[in-house]
Parts: sequence; structure tokens; C-alpha cells
Amino acid sequence: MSKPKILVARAIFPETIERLSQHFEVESNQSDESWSKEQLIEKLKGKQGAFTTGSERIDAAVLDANPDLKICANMAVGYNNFDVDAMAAHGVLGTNAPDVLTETTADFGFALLMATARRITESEHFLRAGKWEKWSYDMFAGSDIHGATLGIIGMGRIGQGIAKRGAHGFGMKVIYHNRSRLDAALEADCKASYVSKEELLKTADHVVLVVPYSPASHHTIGAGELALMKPTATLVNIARGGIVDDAALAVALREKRIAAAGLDVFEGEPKVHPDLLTVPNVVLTPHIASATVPTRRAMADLAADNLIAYFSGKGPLTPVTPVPAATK
Ligand SMILES: NC(=O)C1=CN([C@@H]2O[C@H](COP(=O)(O)OP(=O)(O)OC[C@H]3O[C@@H](n4cnc5c(N)ncnc54)[C@H](OP(=O)(O)O)[C@@H]3O)[C@@H](O)[C@H]2O)C=CC1
Ligand SMILES: O=C(O)C(=O)[C@@H](O)[C@H](O)[C@H](O)CO
Repeated sequence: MSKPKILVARAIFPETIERLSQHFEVESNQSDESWSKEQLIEKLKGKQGAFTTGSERIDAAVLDANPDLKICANMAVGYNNFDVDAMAAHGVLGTNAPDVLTETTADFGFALLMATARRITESEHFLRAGKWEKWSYDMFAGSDIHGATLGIIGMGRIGQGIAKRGAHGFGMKVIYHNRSRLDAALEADCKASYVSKEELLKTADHVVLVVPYSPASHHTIGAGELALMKPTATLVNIARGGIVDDAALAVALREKRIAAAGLDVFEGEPKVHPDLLTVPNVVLTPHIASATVPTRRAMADLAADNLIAYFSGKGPLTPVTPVPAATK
């Protein structure tokens, strides 16, 4: 029997391609450049499966043009690149890559918080520019992490990982906001208290965003929310571009309405709002929160596992679209 045909839409570990090739006829993107929508549609022709990353938008146009497609396995926990309604309507399954990146991403969220609050990159740029001539009492004085109030919006797997690091490691008071409250045992584990979004913004010293992107979470933080925050507060976004109104944030940073921000994700990335590039009190990283070698391998393995499980009739492991009874 011939092997199912799959497309790997971005360059990935050679070992992943080798493994997939044992099960599938694989065509892969070798260039590490994202394909245009038209190229993606063309490359998907005749493919039953796709290995995608957050860069590939799977929507009605892609699905209409590719009736053979059965499953898209995302190498990411976030799947806002999937139009899940269109996929469900076309009977195409979507899977994501949860859990395997939780601790790594939580580590990074905490690292970005510390770099931001303690002004690490700003001070390094100063030193590298040869500007360090003397010590002074307020040189790059930032805000404390230990003992401060940490506010987490999006207290899921990664949010809880950050909460535990803050509460248990740094003696922080943790408050959080979700649409629904965690059960008492999870709150106790994280030493976290549920508050409204408004109370969180008003009382937190550090606000960390780990909420998935959806129309409901678009601009969770805009000018109005920034105005509620303390002038000494820091904001960290490791969630998705579009959760923060980047233009409004750049104004708030320039006018010191909040102290600083740490951003791993951007509206319209890889483009970054030009005003963010010119304000000093922001730490900018290129969407690398899950980027450790073991974690990226685990994410690739899970995406591959989903394709292999589905085509061997076992059903997808981590579906994010409805799974028809026959494929469960
Ligand atoms: N920068 C990077 O490289 C990475 C970014 N991410 C991002 O982090 C996100 C979270 O991942 P993970 O923790 O595994 O996901 P989870 O699904 O475990 O957690 C998401 C949390 O957000 C809450 N939430 C969802 N929608 C809203 C809303 N509109 N307002 C307030 N809270 C909301 C959910 O609770 P409730 O439903 O009760 O509201 C839930 O607690 C991913 O979707 C991805 O976008 C993840 C990995 C790496
Ligand atoms: O998992 C996610 O949701 C992510 O944002 C990151 O881990 C990925 O690096 C990125 O989406 C590439 O697929």
C-alpha cells in the first residue's frame, strides 16, 4: 500500500524528517523561509497531512483548494493560525503541541520578567556602547521581583508554571485572572488568588500575559488597561502578538506611564512596531520562549506523533478540532 503524502511546511530537525519518511511520502520546505499563501496552497496539492508551525495560516482558501487534506499537526501549543471553524466544516483535523513546552516557556517568561524589571538588556547596551564611566546610586535602578505582586492573565499550564516559580522561588504574592476560576487545589499549589482583570492591573507590580490569542483576547491590554497599571509596573507578553495593542504600549513606555515591558511576541511579527524599537525601557526577543533544543525536539516529536497516530488509525493525540467518532 502506498504511503500517505504529507507536507512539512518549514525546515525542521533532519531526524524528524527521517522519522516521518518511515511512515509517509514527505515533501518538505528546505529553505527555512515561510511559503506565501499561494505557494502553500500549491505545495499542499495531493497531500493528506501537513506538519505546520505558527507561521502557516490554515483557512478556508487553503482548505477549499486542497480537498485531500485530512489533518494539520501544529508544532506549537497555540493554534490561532488555524481557522478551526473552517477546518471543522471541511472535516480537517487540527492538532497542537501542549505540555511538552510548558516548563521551558515558563522559565523564559520568568527570565523575561527579570530582564525587564532589572533592566538587564538596557544596561548591557549602555556598557557595550562604552558609556560606563562611573558608578552612581540610581544607575539602572529597577524594581524588585522577590516579594512583589505578580499578576498573571491566562493562568493555564504555562501561567501556573510561572506562578509557581514566583510564589515558591521568589516569595511573590500571586494574583491571576482567567475567564473561569481554577479549582482550590490548583490555586493552593500556585499560592494564587483569583481577581478581576481590573483589580489585577491596578495592584500587580508585574503583569505577565499567557493567554491564547482569539477574537475575545484581542487587545486584552490596550490604552485603557495600561492606564490602570502602576507607573512602576512591568508588563511581559509571551502569549501572542495582538494580545497587546503594541502602538498604545509604545506610547505608555515612552511617557513612562508604566516602567518597562518585556515582549517575545508582536502584532504582525516578524515585523515589530517601529516605536517599540526606539523606546529604551523594553526588552524585545524574537518569539523564542519555547526555544531550547530538547523542547523544540519534543514539540517536533509530538507533531509527528499526531500524524503517525492519525494515519495508523489510532486517532490524533492532541486534537484542537472536533474529532469524528470514526477517527477517535
Ligand atoms: N512565546 C512563545 O513562544 C509561546 C507562546 N505560547 C502562548 O501561550 C498560550 C498559552 O499556552 P498554555 O498555557 O499551554 O495554554 P492553556 O490553554 O493551558 O492556558 C490558557 C489560559 O488562558 C485562559 N484564557 C483563555 N482565554 C482567555 C481570555 N479571553 N481571557 C482571560 N483568560 C483566558 C484560560 O482560562 P479560561 O479558559 O478559564 O479563560 C487558560 O487558563 C498559547 O496559546 C500560546 O499562544 C505558548 C508557548 C510558547
Ligand atoms: O507553542 C507556541 O504556541 C509558540 O508560540 C511557540 O512555541 C512556537 O515557537 C511557534 O508558534 C512556532 O510554531
